Amino acid sequence: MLGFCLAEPGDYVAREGEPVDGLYIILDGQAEVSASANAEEANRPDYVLNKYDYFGYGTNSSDHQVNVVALSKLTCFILPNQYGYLLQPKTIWNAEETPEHSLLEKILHLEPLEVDIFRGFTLPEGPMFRQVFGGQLIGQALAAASKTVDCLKMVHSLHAIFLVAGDNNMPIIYQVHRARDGSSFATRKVEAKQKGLVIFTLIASFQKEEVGFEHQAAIMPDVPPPEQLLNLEEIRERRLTDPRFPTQYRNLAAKKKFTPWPIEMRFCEDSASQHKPSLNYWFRARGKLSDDQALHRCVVAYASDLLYSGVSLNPHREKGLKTYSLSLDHSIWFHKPVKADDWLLYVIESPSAHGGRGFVTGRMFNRQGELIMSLTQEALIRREKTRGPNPRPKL
Ligand SMILES: CCCCC/C=C\C/C=C\C/C=C\C/C=C\CCCC(=O)SCCNC(=O)CCNC(=O)[C@H](O)C(C)(C)COP(=O)(O)OP(=O)(O)OC[C@H]1O[C@@H](n2cnc3c(N)ncnc32)[C@H](O)[C@@H]1OP(=O)(O)O
Repeated sequence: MLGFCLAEPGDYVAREGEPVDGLYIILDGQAEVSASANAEEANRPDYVLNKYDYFGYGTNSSDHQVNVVALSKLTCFILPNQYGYLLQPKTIWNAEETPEHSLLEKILHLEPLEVDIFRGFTLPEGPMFRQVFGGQLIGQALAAASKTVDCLKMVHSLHAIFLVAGDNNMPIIYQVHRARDGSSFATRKVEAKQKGLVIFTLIASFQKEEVGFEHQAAIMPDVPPPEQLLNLEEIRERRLTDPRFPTQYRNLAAKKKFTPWPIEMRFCEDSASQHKPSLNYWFRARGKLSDDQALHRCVVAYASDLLYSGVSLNPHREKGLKTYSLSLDHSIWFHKPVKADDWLLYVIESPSAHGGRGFVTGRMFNRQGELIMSLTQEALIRREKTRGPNPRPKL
């Protein structure tokens, strides 16, 4: 049976250690989540739940991990555990194993561990670099933040800093701090941790839909449509068979393990323009994405770090150059709703490289020429250091 819970100020609505009997949604009033008394939890701040916040069902634990105490007269709607399946719609982050579903939903899937704490993984099927891919940290952290925000509010900006290179072989814990819940805006801070160390932080701001002033000064460059262009895999295939490349290079490239990225990209310029500090390409998610704007924003956030800061290295590319490059920070402004499984044009420019840092700006347009997002990033860009034990090349 569905039910309601009415509580007076000071009443316990949930007690730590008691079984979770359902999902509680606050319809009226305020409640406080109080930190448990045990040592490990003692440093967690208390926080306040407001109208439409919820607790209970949905965490991995069958017992409440915290106390929830009414701060005012409180009315909660209770959805008992047996109706929990109603909360598992064919939507964001349910990682359904259906073949037509995009791998990206699986990559962005997070396990809820506790209130506002989630666990994410680096999947072997996804793109792998020597450290956890920056876009994965941004996408998963944004997914964690989005799960704690009233679903009427959508992310409109995020700012991320990469502190420490993440380990691909270890889960990542995302802890969300509810910085503010206003009536129009909400702010979340997310810390991503491995081995107890903060490796990444994100601040994201969410806003309820609003009607206001409108203009767009940015004009989409005149580029060929994606249907006329080659994707990354086709470019690679061509390079493997192009007789203009040395046989040794082609054999080496063919032996390299190659996993197609979950993002399809089509480049608007040919390799002759690779020295320009700019790049235009179309991209879209591979496979079907659930119809959930929050998911689509996480997917483009993920994709936005794949081929981005490398553009600041373009003017410096030369034969034999080995580079060491890492995203340092990343900001995104979402201007309009985005459809990540439809083509978006990523227009990237690098106005400056200086002091070991490359700066890039990005704009994303939909096929109708609407400016959907603006982005900036700074990355560490260095020549790769020769490692001690590695023999230096003999001339
Ligand atoms: C036609 C058009 C075609 C277009 C192109 C087509 C195809 C392209 C195909 C493929 C492209 C492929 C890949 C691109 C895709 C994706 C890019 C993804 C980007 C990322 O996903 S990026 C991950 C996120 N971002 C982070 O994860 C940063 C976390 N943050 C930190 O990591 C620290 O915050 C740091 C390091 C910034 C400051 O830390 P710090 O203050 O301690 O800095 P420090 O300088 O001391 O370096 C410390 C240690 O870094 C190593 N190190 C430094 N410099 C080095 C060098 N030059 N060579 C070798 N190793 C070096 C050494 O290990 C050194 O340690 P040691 O000195 O002891 O050796």
